[in-house]
Amino acid sequence: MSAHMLADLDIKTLTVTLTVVTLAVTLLLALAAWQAPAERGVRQWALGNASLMLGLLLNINQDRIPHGLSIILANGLMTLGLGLVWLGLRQFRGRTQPQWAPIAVSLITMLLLWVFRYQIDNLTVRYAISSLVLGGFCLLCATELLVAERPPMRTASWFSGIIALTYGFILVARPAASLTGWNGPNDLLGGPLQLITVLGAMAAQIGMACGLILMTHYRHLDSLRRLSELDPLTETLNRRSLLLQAEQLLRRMAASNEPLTLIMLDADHFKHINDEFGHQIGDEVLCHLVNRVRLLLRGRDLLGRFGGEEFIVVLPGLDSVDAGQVAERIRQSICQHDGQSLQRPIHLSVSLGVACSEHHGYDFNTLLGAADAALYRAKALGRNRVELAPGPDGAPQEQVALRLLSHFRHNLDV
Ligand SMILES: Nc1nc2c(ncn2[C@@H]2O[C@H](COP(=O)(O)OP(=O)(O)OP(=O)(O)O)[C@@H](O)[C@H]2O)c(=O)[nH]1
Repeated sequence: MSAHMLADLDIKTLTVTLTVVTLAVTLLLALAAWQAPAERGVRQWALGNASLMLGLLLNINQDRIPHGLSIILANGLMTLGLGLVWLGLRQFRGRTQPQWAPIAVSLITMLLLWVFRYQIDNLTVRYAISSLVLGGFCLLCATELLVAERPPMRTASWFSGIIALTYGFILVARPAASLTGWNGPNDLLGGPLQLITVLGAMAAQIGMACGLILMTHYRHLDSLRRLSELDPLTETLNRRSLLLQAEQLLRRMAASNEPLTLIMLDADHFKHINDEFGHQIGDEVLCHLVNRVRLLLRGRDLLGRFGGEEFIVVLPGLDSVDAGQVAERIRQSICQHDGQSLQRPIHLSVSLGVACSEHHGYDFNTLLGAADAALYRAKALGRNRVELAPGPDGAPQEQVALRLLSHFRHNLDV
């Protein structure tokens, strides 16, 4: 946009357009809040924009209504509006919300504006106060948005964050720019600075609202993904997504000719735990078990709930010897930490069956069958032990060693 075109734009019309844009954004956010009442933060965003819009409406009527309303109350409402947007962002992230902060800042702003209108009438100071307070809230919003996130949430959050940062910077720099004479001979409420502020506010309103709506959209997508992929109690993969992800992994490992091991893990005498302590404690024990297993896994390993108290671990890149050691570590870790994170200590042990691609190939069901047979043997041999599924040529050396080791540990632990 050339300087001539900028000069042709009329501030009043632009401010009315900005008010209409803010009304549209308010309705959009109110609709989003109404449709997803459980979504954190969206209600504050809608309320914040409503407050901003009221402030703008009062502000554009400076020659028709008293300054107490068109300057003081108007700026108070705009400050409260941006403060509510900031609170909404904090709520969206599940952070504490100092509810009093926007109200307090808004009241202090109104008090200062009252002093510099009715006690000492000074437009420059009023201009600086409102610019710094509104700019400050924009920058606070930017700090809530420009945070580490996983894509695609990061795209939406950073998009809004960059807009909030840019507009916050424009507002904060506004008083300094006007003092250095950058605004030309115009008074503070005219000239290119004011045009940039109003045009910037319009772009910021539209951009921020799109970003915020995208953020709620990605949050919904993520909850849907979690609902469809994870077991609701333990938050491990459910059976369907475990199968899908394991098959992908198996294909990759087969293509690169790397080993992969599947471990089937089952809690011992879990029925006793339920019978003795109740189903709710039984649930806690299952979560405790999963937490202990998770501590021993790497980022690309898979952990899924196969059913009831039975879990599956998939370890890409590990052969039977290494995976046998991981299984043994899992067994020890669960056996040695009798529910320290539980309300009362409950002795828990697990049995594990291990099947590796080097003996059973890269078919998920074949590996599963072999691990299941090994688990069955571990149960039959006294529980709280690791059993390695033998290869086609019978029991390999390492299985004998593992069995002896597991026997030894079993005698010590149980
Ligand atoms: N609390 C709780 N219990 C569950 C859940 N899913 C399955 N169970 C219980 O787990 C128990 C499994 O019992 P069994 O199959 O007899 O196995 P076990 O008692 O662990 O005996 P072994 O496996 O032979 O050592 C049953 O009592 C199920 O009700 C769950 O999500 N929460």
